[in-house]
Amino acid sequence: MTTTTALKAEGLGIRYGGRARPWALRDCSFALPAGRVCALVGPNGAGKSTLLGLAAGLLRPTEGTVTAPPRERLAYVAQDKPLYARLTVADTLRMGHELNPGRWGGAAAARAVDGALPPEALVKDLSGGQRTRLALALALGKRPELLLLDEPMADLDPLARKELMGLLLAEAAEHGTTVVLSSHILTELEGTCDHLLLLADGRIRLDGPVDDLLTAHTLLTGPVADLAPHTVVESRTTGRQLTALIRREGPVEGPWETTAPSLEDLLLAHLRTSEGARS
Ligand SMILES: Nc1ncnc2c1ncn2[C@@H]1O[C@H](COP(=O)(O)OP(=O)(O)OP(=O)(O)O)[C@@H](O)[C@H]1O
Repeated sequence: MTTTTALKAEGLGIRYGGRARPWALRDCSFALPAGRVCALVGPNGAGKSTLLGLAAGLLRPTEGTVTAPPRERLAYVAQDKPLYARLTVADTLRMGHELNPGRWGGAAAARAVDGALPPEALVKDLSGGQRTRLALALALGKRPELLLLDEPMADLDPLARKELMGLLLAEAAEHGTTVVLSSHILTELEGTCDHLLLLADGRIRLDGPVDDLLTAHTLLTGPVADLAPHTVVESRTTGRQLTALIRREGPVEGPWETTAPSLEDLLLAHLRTSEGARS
């Protein structure tokens, strides 16, 4: 792995429970440059949690390899947020400090919980969203090189989401942390993530810097016609009118009105296409 690659997969695949089972992830190859904030997107069951579990070293691949920083330089916030139920908030952070001597980012961890969680509250008495906040505080306090977050914002209220996302991005920018963040909330990824991995049916459908992917695609409307040599990601026709998202091969020449897609346009079109391919 070069110094500028934070996470790399080569021909990565896994089937849970042996040969008779279907592939949960297959033929997955990518190299995520260090310092990126990467959105991991895909329909339910696409393989996002599986990929994060493999990257965190919690799952063993059936084929291929995944290269990530060692466990002490990586933090993983899983969907179920495992924490010690009988510890208080303050004890949990103290434990984080003790487990990460010389590296603990106490200020960031404190910022995630201060004013929101009483230090003496027991973990078992916290709500789902409060537990998420504490798990994020622990992950930020660890000052990891690679931060893997599995739908971290799903059970947070909108204000907490905004606040913690802001804190996360500020910390990542300050320390050059690479973040991989799975999410179904597409609007939230716009302006947050600079890299994209889209999975469908256990395979990578899109991979690259968000700006490059957006630049490579065009939304067009106009008369129905053959769009070759461009690749049509998704198209709809209403009467004689065509609306399509294309991946361009050279300039778009024709009577169409073209606009740049938003990240949400791009993701929705690719998600609908992979959904269609499945049914
Ligand atoms: N522990 C497991 N045992 C067997 N199969 C599993 C296990 N975990 C996941 N799978 C299967 O692997 C595939 C990928 O699941 P995964 O949880 O990685 O998807 P996901 O993209 O994270 O989905 P979601 O958006 O619903 O969280 C699915 O077909 C799922 O049924």
